[in-house]
Amino acid sequence: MTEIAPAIPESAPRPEPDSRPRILVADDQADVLEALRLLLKRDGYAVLTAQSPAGVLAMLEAEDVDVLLMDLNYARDTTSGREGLDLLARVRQMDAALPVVVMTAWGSVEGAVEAIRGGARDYVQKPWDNTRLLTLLRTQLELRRALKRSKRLEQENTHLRKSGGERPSFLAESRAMQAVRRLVERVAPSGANILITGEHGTGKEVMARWIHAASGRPESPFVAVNSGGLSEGVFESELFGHVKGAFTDAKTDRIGCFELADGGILFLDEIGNMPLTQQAKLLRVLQTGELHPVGSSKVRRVSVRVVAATNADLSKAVAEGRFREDLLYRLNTVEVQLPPLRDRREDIPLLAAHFLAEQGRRYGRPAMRLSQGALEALMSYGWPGNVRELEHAVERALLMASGEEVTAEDLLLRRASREGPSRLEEMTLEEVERYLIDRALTRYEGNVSDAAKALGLSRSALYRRMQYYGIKGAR
Ligand SMILES: Nc1ncnc2c1ncn2[C@@H]1O[C@H](COP(=O)(O)OP(=O)(O)OP(=O)(O)O)[C@@H](O)[C@H]1O
Repeated sequence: MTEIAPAIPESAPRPEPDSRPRILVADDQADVLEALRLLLKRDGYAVLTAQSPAGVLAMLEAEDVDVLLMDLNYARDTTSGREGLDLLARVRQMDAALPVVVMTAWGSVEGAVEAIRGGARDYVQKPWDNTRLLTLLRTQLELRRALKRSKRLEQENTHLRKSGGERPSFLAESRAMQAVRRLVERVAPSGANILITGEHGTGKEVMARWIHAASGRPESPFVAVNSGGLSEGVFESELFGHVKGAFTDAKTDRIGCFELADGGILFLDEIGNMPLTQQAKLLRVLQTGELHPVGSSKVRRVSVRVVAATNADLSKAVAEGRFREDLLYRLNTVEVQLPPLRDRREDIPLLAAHFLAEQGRRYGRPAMRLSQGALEALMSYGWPGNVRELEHAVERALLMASGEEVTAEDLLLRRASREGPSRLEEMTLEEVERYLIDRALTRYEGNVSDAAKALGLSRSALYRRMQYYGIKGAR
């Protein structure tokens, strides 16, 4: 049994965004700002500055900030700290999770106490002690990172659960797959964007996960999203995230798939079904590496490798004005074509044995084997649903088989074959429905909108049924 072994990593040169922690320092005195700027820059911070409360708010609107160090007094010769406390309240309204450290005039402990009550995390008195200031800022940053990390993990977990999570093995022995295998071994470590094409169920997602494993950064994120199945309303929030309050249901901040995949691979499945308006938004992010979460004007920078998949002919879609040519060129730096299963029949015994062993373990029947007749039936069948159909056929056969041997009859292949309509009366209602959906998707090259129209269904109703039958896509 041949399993493609992940290639030796070369390098993955992609521009890394500035990863220094970003601190905003606010004080109305230019010399104080300058002294802090030098100190903090030397300690590894990217330093932003503001000289007034309005300047602080504008900066927070526009920039991503990890920690705010702010003075409490902004009008010369006052030490009440009133403007500072008001500013603190505004900042908390904008971003309650932002750590704020306040600077107070020497001896004004009441101001510091009030600021802590108002939500500041810590305080320093002027003139400050450099070591103490740097230590307490570092503590705040670490806390902030830990909180962010746990939130991110929470969302990653939900995402991985949604998209399968585990990395399946990629079995390939046939001659047709040898060329694919050589190409993928060469390009996986390069960091180049890859477009995987192939009919439904040929293994595009497994291939994408395999590329990730062979990329040289297997511990980096792999985030899968059905990019062709997102409605206009959720597209931006799913890919770019949103901030609390951006729309009625946005109860908390949400990190988008691009940010979740930062430093790793974003797998955009069903890319051929993406509407033109969404293609334009996606292209902009791929060109600039910058995005805005919905409801925020702050720019976030990401470094993401995109692996996209489609069963449609994208050149044809470009010619017909349904797909942007500039986006296609961004995505298909390398194109990997997965042949349909009928063109690589040598892989069938290998795949069938693998699925039988896997399902056997799952159903507590580990000793199951295929009869010679079953193998012949598998080899002569057309496999319009490709490897996924083979997987389902083996699972069903295992459940049908009475002994330890799966027979040709257990496979029920003729009933679900391409000559379907003449055998309609032998099929169950569900088999007919599945068959018609497969046919429509094949006929319209995976275009869900067209297939739905032909079947007399809404797009979302078709997605629901695809999900039910394990025809990949629906979310
Ligand atoms: N070479 C392979 N080795 C092992 N399992 C495979 C292989 N190819 C496909 N599979 C299995 O077949 C099923 C379908 O594969 P996958 O979801 O990757 O196909 P796809 O081309 O992405 O489908 P779709 O076009 O519907 O999105 C999965 O359960 C996968 O694990």
